[in-house]
Amino acid sequence: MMKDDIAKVYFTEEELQAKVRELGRQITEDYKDAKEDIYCVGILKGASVFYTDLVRAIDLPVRFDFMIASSYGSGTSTTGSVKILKDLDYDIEGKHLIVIEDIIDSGTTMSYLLKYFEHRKPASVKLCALLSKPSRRTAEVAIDYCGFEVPDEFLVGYGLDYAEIYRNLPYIGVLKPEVYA
Ligand SMILES: O=P(O)(O)OC[C@H]1O[C@H](OP(=O)(O)OP(=O)(O)O)[C@H](O)[C@@H]1O
Ligand code: HPA
Ligand SMILES: [Mg+2]
Repeated sequence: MMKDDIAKVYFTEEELQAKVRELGRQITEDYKDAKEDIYCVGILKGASVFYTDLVRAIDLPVRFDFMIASSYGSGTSTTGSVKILKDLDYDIEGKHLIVIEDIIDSGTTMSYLLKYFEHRKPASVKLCALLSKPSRRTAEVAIDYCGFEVPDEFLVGYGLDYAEIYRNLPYIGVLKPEVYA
């Protein structure tokens, strides 16, 4: 079973779902009087699981869009260069963007994407990240809605992968060392 590969559970399914509801409530409150369209932009693939839960906790007429960005290759450390493999479908000029990410680690991916979005002249951009690893930051990123701060450990589950697996775990944990061997 997949659980056999996990050394420690960091956040249970219940803890994650409670946090998602809290973030959804906060976003709903903050945008309830917005005049312009609201676009929820998910950064695939890591944000996929968090995204689909979070949008259902937002009680407003939001639109969906996705980007595919990748900086990690298949391992556990960033390559430092961000590739956009799929761009936004919509013109976001004059729209409110809520960028939804699973984790801000070194900040490489998001600092690049936030600059990219700003060039497209949205009405506003806010970032909602489930996890943040502040001790690893090399590029500064302001997180408007942050679920949890986490220490410098490689996490899997709830969208986060190791070599493309473990994304479908409903909780977040750390792998046993022998899994990397
Ligand atoms: O702050 P950083 O150091 O840039 O790391 C965070 C990014 O790395 C992971 O994505 P990855 O590039 O591995 O692709 P994935 O979302 O498909 O897993 C994660 O989903 C974030 O997007
Ligand atoms: O801790 C992590 N786990 C999985 N993917 C990641 N991408 C950046 N940090 C992480
Ligand atoms: Mg990602």
